[in-house]
Amino acid sequence: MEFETLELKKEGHLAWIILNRPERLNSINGKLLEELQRALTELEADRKVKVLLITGKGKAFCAGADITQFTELNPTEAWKFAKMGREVMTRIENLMKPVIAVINGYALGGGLELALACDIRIASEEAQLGLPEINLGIFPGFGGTQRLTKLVGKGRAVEIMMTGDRIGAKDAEKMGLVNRVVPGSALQEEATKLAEKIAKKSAVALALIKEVVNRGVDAPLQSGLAMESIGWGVAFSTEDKQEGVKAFLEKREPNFKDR
Ligand SMILES: C=C(C)C(=O)SCCNC(=O)CCNC(=O)[C@H](O)C(C)(C)COP(=O)(O)OP(=O)(O)OC[C@H]1O[C@@H](n2cnc3c(N)ncnc32)[C@H](O)[C@@H]1OP(=O)(O)O
Repeated sequence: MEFETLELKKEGHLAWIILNRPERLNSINGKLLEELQRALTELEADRKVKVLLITGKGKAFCAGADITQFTELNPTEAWKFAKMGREVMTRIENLMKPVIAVINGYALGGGLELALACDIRIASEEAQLGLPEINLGIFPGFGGTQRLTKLVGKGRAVEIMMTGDRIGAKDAEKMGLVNRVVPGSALQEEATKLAEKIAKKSAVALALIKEVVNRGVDAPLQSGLAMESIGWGVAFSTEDKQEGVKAFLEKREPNFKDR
C-alpha cells in the first residue's frame, strides 16, 4: 500500500509507522490523518503484527497539527479536522494491539496527543514535549485536555496547557508522561527490544489488558473490577492459557499461538 506522509514497515511481529513529513517536522495535515486511518486498517487485519511502534523521521516525532492549514479553515472545517484527529487518536487507543510511541524529538501539540493515545511512551534524551496551542490563541484539540490530565494529574496538565512550555524528556519521565528515556542513539534498539518482549506474549491477553484498563479508567472502581473478572474468565477460555500454565509446570518457555 502506498503512502505519501508516512512509511509503514513490518519486521517479524512488529510494525512501524514512521511519520514522514520531516521538512514540516511531521506536522499533521488532513492527508496524514487519512493515511494513518488506512495504515491502522491494514495493521488491524494483519494477524502477524502483534505490536505497533510509531515514530517520526528527522528531528521531530511530530510538531502537532499543520499550522499552515489554520488560515484556511472556517469554524465548521476546524471542528471536522479536530473530529478527524480525535477519531484517529481514539482508534490508536482502542487498537487491539499494544502501541508504543517512540519519541525521537519534538512531541508538541497534536504530536504529544498522538503519543498520549499510545499505550507506552519511550523517549530520547533530546525529546521535548508540550502542548503549545495556547500560544496560537487556541487549546489542544486531539484529546490532550483529557488524556494528559488522566496521565499526570490535573495540576500538572493545566500548567502544561496554560503555559505552552516545552518539557525536557527527563522531566517528562519524572511526572510519568513518558515511561523511560534513553540516549537518542539507543532509542530504536531499546524500543524494538521492548516491543519484541511484548510480542512474545499472548495477543489475546494483551488485547484484554488494553480493553479492561482503557474502559476501567473511565468507569467507577467496582465496574472496572467487574470488567477485570469477566475478562479474566475470557482469558481462561484460550489455548494460550492452557499453554502458559502447561509451560510453567513443565519448566519451559511458553509458545503462544494467539488464540
Ligand atoms: C492539535 C493542535 C491544535 C495542534 O497541534 S496546534 C500546533 C501545535 N504545535 C506547535 O505550535 C509547534 C510549532 N512549531 C514550533 O514551535 C517550532 O517549529 C519547533 C517545534 C519549536 C521547532 O523549531 P525549529 O527547530 O527552529 O524548527 P523550525 O524551523 O521552526 O521548523 C522547521 C519547519 O517546519 C515547520 N513547522 C514546524 N512545526 C510546524 C507545524 N506545527 N505546522 C506547520 N509547520 C510547522 C516550520 O514552519 C519550518 O518551516 P520552514 O522551513 O518553511 O520555515
